[in-house]
Amino acid sequence: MSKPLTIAMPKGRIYEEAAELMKRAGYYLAADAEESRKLILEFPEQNIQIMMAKPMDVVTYVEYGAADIGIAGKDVLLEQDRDVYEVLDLQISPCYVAVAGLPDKPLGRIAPKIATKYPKIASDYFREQGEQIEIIPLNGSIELAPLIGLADRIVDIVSSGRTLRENGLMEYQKIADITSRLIVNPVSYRLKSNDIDEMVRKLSGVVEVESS
Ligand SMILES: Nc1ncnc2c1ncn2[C@@H]1O[C@H](COP(=O)(O)OP(=O)(O)OP(=O)(O)O)[C@@H](O)[C@H]1O
Ligand SMILES: O=P(O)(O)OC[C@H]1O[C@H](OP(=O)(O)OP(=O)(O)O)[C@H](O)[C@@H]1O
Repeated sequence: MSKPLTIAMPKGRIYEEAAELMKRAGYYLAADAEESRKLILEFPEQNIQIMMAKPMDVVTYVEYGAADIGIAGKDVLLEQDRDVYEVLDLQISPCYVAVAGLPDKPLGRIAPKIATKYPKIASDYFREQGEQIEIIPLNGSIELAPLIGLADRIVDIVSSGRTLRENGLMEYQKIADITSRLIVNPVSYRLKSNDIDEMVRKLSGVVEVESS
């Protein structure tokens, strides 16, 4: 038998949807894997091994070839700009990245402060707008920053809009629509092309049906 396909799966909010999509494509990868503390799960009957990774780290596992394939949000791919192939838009976990802040507050000062866990996306966006900014790097609860005067704007994920609403913030600009993507290590794509092509074909079929 050929070597197993290794898949870096994102723990957290994407996992269930990703596992469900895989299941519909014919790959049964334990929808309840998150309940266990095991980080590597083997599915020998399908010749697949999955590793449970932090969503932001999936690209690293795939770039270094520790995993052949991974599932990552487009936000992570835009932020990290790594050497992996993005082969399929899985159209799951939709959300978008936006600029937000306190209502009706123009960006007056020179180099306004932008709080974010996406420094590259934020810098690229404001550079394109011709605005010089200062990045305030944060890891979570980004919406706190404008409320307490730490930042003039945030660049963060919006999904339902509830977090902005409940904190009295408004959206100023949408930067990019986000869904999760299937990514592949370039060397794996050559060495395991049959297995990978088959998975991409099956997943594409499911995605097409879902979106029609
Ligand atoms: N409302 C949302 N907030 C954040 N990410 C979302 C949202 N909806 C979909 N996503 C997708 O989920 C991914 C993040 O998943 P998750 O929140 O589980 O990871 P995380 O940010 O590492 O979690 P943690 O809050 O534990 O640090 C993002 O990369 C994005 O593509
Ligand atoms: O538009 P909504 O549906 O409210 O979702 C958006 C919120 O969800 C995410 O935060 P998360 O729950 O990951 O917590 P965090 O602030 O600790 O990152 C994101 O950073 C926003 O704060």
